[in-house]
Amino acid sequence: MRILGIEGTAWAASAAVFEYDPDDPAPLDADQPFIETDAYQPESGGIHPREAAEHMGEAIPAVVESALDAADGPIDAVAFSRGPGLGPCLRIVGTAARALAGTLDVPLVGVNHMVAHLEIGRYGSGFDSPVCLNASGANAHLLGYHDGRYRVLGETMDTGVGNAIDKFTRHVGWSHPGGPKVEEAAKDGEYVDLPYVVKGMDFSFSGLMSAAKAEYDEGTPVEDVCFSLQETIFAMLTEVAERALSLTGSDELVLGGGVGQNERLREMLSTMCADRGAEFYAPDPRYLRDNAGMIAVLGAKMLAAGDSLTIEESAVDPNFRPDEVDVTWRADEASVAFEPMETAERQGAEAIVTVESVEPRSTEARTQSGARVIKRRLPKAYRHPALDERLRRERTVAEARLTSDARRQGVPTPVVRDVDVAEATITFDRVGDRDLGAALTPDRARMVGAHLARLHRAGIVHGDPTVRNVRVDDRCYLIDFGLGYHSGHVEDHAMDCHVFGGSVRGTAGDTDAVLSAFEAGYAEAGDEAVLDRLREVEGRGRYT
Ligand SMILES: C[C@@H](O)[C@H](NC(=O)OP(=O)(O)OC[C@H]1O[C@@H](n2cnc3c(N)ncnc32)[C@H](O)[C@@H]1O)C(=O)O
Ligand SMILES: Nc1ncnc2c1ncn2[C@@H]1O[C@H](COP(=O)(O)OP(=O)(O)OP(=O)(O)O)[C@@H](O)[C@H]1O
Ligand SMILES: [Fe+2]
Repeated sequence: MRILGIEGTAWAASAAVFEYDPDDPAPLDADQPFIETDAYQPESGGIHPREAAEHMGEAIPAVVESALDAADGPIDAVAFSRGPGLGPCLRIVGTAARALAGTLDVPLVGVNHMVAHLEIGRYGSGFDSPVCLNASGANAHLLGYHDGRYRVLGETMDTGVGNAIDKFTRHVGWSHPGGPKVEEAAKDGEYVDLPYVVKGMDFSFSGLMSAAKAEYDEGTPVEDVCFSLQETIFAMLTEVAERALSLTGSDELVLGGGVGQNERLREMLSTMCADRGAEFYAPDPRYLRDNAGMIAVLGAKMLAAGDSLTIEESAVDPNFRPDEVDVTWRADEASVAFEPMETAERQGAEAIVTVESVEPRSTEARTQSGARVIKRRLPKAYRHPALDERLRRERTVAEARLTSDARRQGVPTPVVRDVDVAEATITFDRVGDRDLGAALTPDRARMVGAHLARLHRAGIVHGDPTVRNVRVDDRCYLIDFGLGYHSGHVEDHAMDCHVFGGSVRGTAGDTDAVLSAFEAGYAEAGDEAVLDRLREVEGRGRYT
């Protein structure tokens, strides 16, 4: 089959033709798919939606014509980006796609742009069920296929990653887009500390960007700010990608989105994957930045699965989220998630955890399960040494302190036997016989809800309460408090609940029963306002 793809969500007026044989998928190369793009370049400032839409109106007919000229025969379907993106741009492109499908008398296929960013990487890599990091202008997500959908394992809590960088370059007076200019300037920069914010697998850029602007205003050389911005932002993205690999047990990562063209980001991801024995694939830059090739490739898979739209169904959606897409072109059983195994040595996202048995004769050291675990936060080669030192030290201190604080509040946690801050090493009693991820039931989820509520009432935030950070036997023990802190804010408490929910949706079955039990457990012991805020956090339109 031969698919025409059209893209025009923001800056790229682009058309492509892709020849697809489901039984013999062709590799991506320089001329397959054929892509023609006409980029919108704002005269000043960032992207103006109305100007960008005018650009689409002018440029789309010409790029479509080039694509049709390059096609080797008749077109079987027209695929277009239905969203997310700028409303005025989407409407112009939607109208063009409908008209063209009508004229050619072929089906119309509506593609989610963010799912296209990840599927092009999956197609190019040949990986079956990877974790996907989408690092684009208006978005930043971690996605994994589970239970028939691409689940959002983590995402930005405020702006997209490219937009955050572009706002900084606007502040210093550089033209759009800022990403490549920051990359260039960073080559001569030195490191200064900037705020680093990850919450489970979610992350936030707003505090970091304000601090970067303030550094610049106070006279820190712009190269140093650019260097440190890259080191900080990309370390955050690499860390959450590693957390997603650890949570799901996957050993495949693909990159998507325009910021993925950045060499330093690719280097960090590739180092992280190599160090944990995972495979990493980043598509060629022509498939990372917005392009119609990725729309045509996913459009072809959708068409092969019989997934097309009537004109009435084909309205565009500026807030189209990737987890709203009904994934028709993949088997329902496929999943990014693997059942965790009990081994003597565990590689988490941050640390190596080894189980040690304790001499039964030493009564003082004897514990219920007769074993200890040693958790070592080894240096991460992907991140700047100064940042690495700081994170390992801060988290070791926080983890030791909060694990004990939580137990004093009556929440089951392992006893801390020894802490070596210089070596970023903690020795705990071994607790539980499995991870919650291997034994998740509504009853256990209810216990976790009650434990979190109790923590929150005492002003403690866990920071990363996933199904891998709870150990179970007949009790549920919370572990891994390294991202924890003290706070009485409803928002921080709601984020903890959100992190738990995301880890369940991304890896478990029977999620509705599990999550309502979790909330019931929380409601019994905690503040209802937190669950109301959770609703708000989950419904929030994040992308500005
Ligand atoms: C919804 C859609 O319109 C939107 N598209 C989009 O953001 O364009 P994309 O091509 O994926 O990414 C553009 C961003 O990518 C950044 N960028 C480009 N080259 C870069 C580089 N070398 N380093 C860092 N950022 C870079 C730009 O600064 C800009 O913010 C999206 O995918 O979120
Ligand atoms: N006290 C403990 N008792 C028993 N098992 C433990 C204990 N601490 C850690 N583990 C095991 O080791 C795994 C990794 O530990 P932990 O989550 O603390 O490391 P991490 O590197 O911070 O992991 P991640 O960030 O991926 O959650 C846990 O999922 C659990 O299976
Ligand atoms: Fe994009």
